[in-house]
Amino acid sequence: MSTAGRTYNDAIDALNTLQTPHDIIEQRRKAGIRPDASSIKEMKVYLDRIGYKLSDLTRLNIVHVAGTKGKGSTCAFVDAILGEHRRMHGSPRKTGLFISPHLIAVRERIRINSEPISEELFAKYFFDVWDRLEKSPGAVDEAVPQGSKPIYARYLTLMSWHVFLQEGIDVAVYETGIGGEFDATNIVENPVASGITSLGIDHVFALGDTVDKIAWHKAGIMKHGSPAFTIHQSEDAAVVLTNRALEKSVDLKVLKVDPRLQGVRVRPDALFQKKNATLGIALAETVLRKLGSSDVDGTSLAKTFIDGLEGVIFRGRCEVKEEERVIWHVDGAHTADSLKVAAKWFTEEVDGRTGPRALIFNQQGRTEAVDFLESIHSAAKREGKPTFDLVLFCTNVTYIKTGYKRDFVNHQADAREVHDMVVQHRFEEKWTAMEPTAKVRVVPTIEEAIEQVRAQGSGLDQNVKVDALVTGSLHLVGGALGMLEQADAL
Ligand SMILES: Nc1ncnc2c1ncn2[C@@H]1O[C@H](COP(=O)(O)OP(=O)(O)OP(=O)(O)O)[C@@H](O)[C@H]1O
Ligand SMILES: [Mg+2]
Ligand SMILES: [Mg+2]
Repeated sequence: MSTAGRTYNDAIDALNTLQTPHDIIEQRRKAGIRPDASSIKEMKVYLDRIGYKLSDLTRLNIVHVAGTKGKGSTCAFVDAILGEHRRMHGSPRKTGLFISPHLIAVRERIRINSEPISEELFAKYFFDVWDRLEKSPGAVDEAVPQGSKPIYARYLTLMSWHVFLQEGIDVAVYETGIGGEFDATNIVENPVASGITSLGIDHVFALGDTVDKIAWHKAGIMKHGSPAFTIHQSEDAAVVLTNRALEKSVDLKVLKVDPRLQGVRVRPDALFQKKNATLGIALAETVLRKLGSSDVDGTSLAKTFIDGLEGVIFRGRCEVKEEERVIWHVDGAHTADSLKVAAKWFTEEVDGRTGPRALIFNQQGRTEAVDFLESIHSAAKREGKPTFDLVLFCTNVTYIKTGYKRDFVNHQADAREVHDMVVQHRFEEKWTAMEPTAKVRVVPTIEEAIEQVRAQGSGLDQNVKVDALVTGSLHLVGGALGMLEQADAL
């Protein structure tokens, strides 16, 4: 890999070489190779090779969040509260946020004071890490060959520590990638607090096919000596969390929806978001108490908290964008539970409106995704009318002419399947089986799907607009938002 150029685009090209190719993923799957403790060992070796000790991470005052759904949202709440506190009281001076996935640009995953780091800063730190790994003599370690690099998500995790330590971050909020126990973020030994969001079924191959197996992984982020928080979970998940907390002698608090949220305008106004906000409050309180803030008295919510919770902007989640002929409802839900939530949100938003409805859906990687359509269908169903007047299944390929935007190149998907739109035809079949008269189309790119919805709107009366729901994948949602806004990063 030539890294002669040192621009942001060069960094993204180099980063994309660290994606595990589709055929290797398949081989590993067939061989039953699942994440295990070796990833943690490997990350510790890499941290050492780029010049840091594990204890350096303690300086970052890390808030660590795992869960099946609501991780990013919970992290965003914590980050927003800390941001308000900084504006009002000057502390923490600088906050870091590490989240995944990205919507438009990879650099959205590493944020300072809530903003994605700049292309310049990303490129600089990306190649610092690259060079350090190449040049490090490294200890002779067969599992981690000299000069090697961690895979994509792990590389970004490693790089985030370098960024945050170099930039003098006071508090860093970390979202786990997959699971918890063996996730790259989990080398952190002394988080200020850990939070576990709603547990459900996802990443079945890596984590297991039942909620209790999944809970075991997520519980792996709880650390002895650090407080941990979660919200009300299903019985089987709760048992595992409680037992793991006991094993680790962790004081795990199970929170009811915070009564202080009464009157606080959390968006969307839905139970799941109040649970995320509840967790966000508890995590922010723990950090701010450690920093000696006077805004944490436990009785009422300080203005910094309310402003943070109300002002948080979390792109690609329950977003409404209105243009001349179309009202876009955009949500990156991609599990059965969260799609139910998203479809219900859409239905409530458009309640009483008479314009045509359109759905743009894709979910490339999850084999169970065909069944997700049932969640959407049952939540959005209408009496005497089609659920959606136009149903479009597209791939996550961004543009008609130029294909993927660089930040979306995906070697992990089966290129043949994408080309032949195999899953999209499966979705078409499923939707048609549920609703034989529906107008369903399969289109190769996000751009074409957007064009078709706009075309649907162009013939309408002045005061009528198409209500479109775009959902099923954050890649799809990111691509769509990027196109609707012509933005570089969100
Ligand atoms: N607590 C929750 N329970 C169920 N669904 C939720 C919850 N929080 C958020 N969602 C839904 O899931 C979508 C994604 O939320 P978010 O990005 O916060 O989750 P995440 O855990 O970071 O997901 P990912 O695994 O993609 O990183 C939201 O748009 C919303 O529809
Ligand atoms: Mg996930
Ligand atoms: Mg996320």
